[in-house]
Amino acid sequence: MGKYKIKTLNGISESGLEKFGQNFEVGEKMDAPHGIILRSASLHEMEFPDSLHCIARAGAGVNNIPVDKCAEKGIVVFNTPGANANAVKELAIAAMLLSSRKIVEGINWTRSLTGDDVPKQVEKGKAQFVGPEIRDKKLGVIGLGAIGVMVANAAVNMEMDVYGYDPYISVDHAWGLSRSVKKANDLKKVFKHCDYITLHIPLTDETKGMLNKEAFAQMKEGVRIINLSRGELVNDADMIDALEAGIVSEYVTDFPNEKMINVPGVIPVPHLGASTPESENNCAVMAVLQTKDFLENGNIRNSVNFPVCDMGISIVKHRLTIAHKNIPKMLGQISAVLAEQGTNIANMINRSRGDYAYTMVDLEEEITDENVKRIKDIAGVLKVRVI
Ligand SMILES: NC(=O)C1=CN([C@@H]2O[C@H](COP(=O)(O)OP(=O)(O)OC[C@H]3O[C@@H](n4cnc5c(N)ncnc54)[C@H](O)[C@@H]3O)[C@@H](O)[C@H]2O)C=CC1
Ligand SMILES: O=C(O)CCC(=O)C(=O)O
Repeated sequence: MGKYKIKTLNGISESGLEKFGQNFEVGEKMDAPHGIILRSASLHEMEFPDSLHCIARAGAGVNNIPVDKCAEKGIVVFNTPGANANAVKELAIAAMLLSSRKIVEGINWTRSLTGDDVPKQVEKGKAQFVGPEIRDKKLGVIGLGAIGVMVANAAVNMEMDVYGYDPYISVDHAWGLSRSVKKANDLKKVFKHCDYITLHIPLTDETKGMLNKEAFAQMKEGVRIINLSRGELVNDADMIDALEAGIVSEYVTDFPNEKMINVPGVIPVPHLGASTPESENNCAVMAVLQTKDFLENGNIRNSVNFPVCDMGISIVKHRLTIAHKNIPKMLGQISAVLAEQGTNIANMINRSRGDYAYTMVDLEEEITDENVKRIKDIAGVLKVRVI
């Protein structure tokens, strides 16, 4: 029997799960789990048991997880930044080509042909499937994170004229961007000039419905739009109007719904962005290693609601980890409990991120249950673990 229980939702690659090792029990049906690993399943309606310490999204988007509610309960949420970026980049390039060259219509038409003279019919009928090249066309990349940077750079290599928009770009991602990518200071510039627009942003309150009536009204006639990010970034009703009016000529979406699948000009893809063995393995391995290190050593890497905090492998008698609110006097109150017990603190680290903070304390002696309870009872403490 493993010491820690992990509940899996969705298919998680075995090459990742096997890295948990003997200390862990892993399965779809798991009562009182210490960790959850998932892909796109929604956790918004789930009641979280007190046993739960962490949730790992084997992927990038965390809009299927109530991240703030988790933080309030001291549950650390991880994702796997960049682990599936190459898979999405490749699909984004394919999507641009699919939106241009009428490949799907051409294949469907070819499959409908019969008779000995198929080669002749092909040559005669192919004119209906002419579509433009992407070289020298203007591409707007909205969101220059792990995926957006790769798409922008690949498009530069395909000789497109690339505009990037990301008011929150990280220094690392800016370093990775080709110098040929032009900076768009506002969305208006992207909307006005671009022949292709591709979205690589998270779904947040700010980005929901970003492509709406007002945005379409500013776009170049015949623009092709690629959305491999999240369906709700685009207002469907306004997109249908824009397609009917010819403002948008093609819309490739990785998030089809009943309303959109048969609308002329919509190219629906069944959420295949990260569906490659390589990215499924990368995401699973990263999610598992982060979860394992957190449960066994208390270390936090790639969390979306708690700070990075790492004291390496735990080699002391006990390691105490405390998820708490980022408010004054927390460290003083925690150390006071330990001092009263006469416990020597071998090492201690505290990090904060927004409203939340995390403290790790290495102890050379046992800590009594009573003192653990006293720390749990400090106002602002969300979760305490003794490892
Ligand atoms: N179709 C699929 O299977 C997949 C979809 N995704 C989606 O793609 C999104 C992006 O993924 P990554 O590039 O890995 O994430 P990332 O976090 O590396 O990059 C997101 C970028 O968007 C920027 N951003 C945030 N708000 C913005 C705004 N209002 N305007 C412009 N830029 C803004 C951020 O500054 C950041 O640079 C994910 O959140 C997810 O929803 C990700 C992986 C697979
Ligand atoms: O796991 C998947 O197939 C979806 C990946 C995704 O949408 C993401 O990483 O945000």
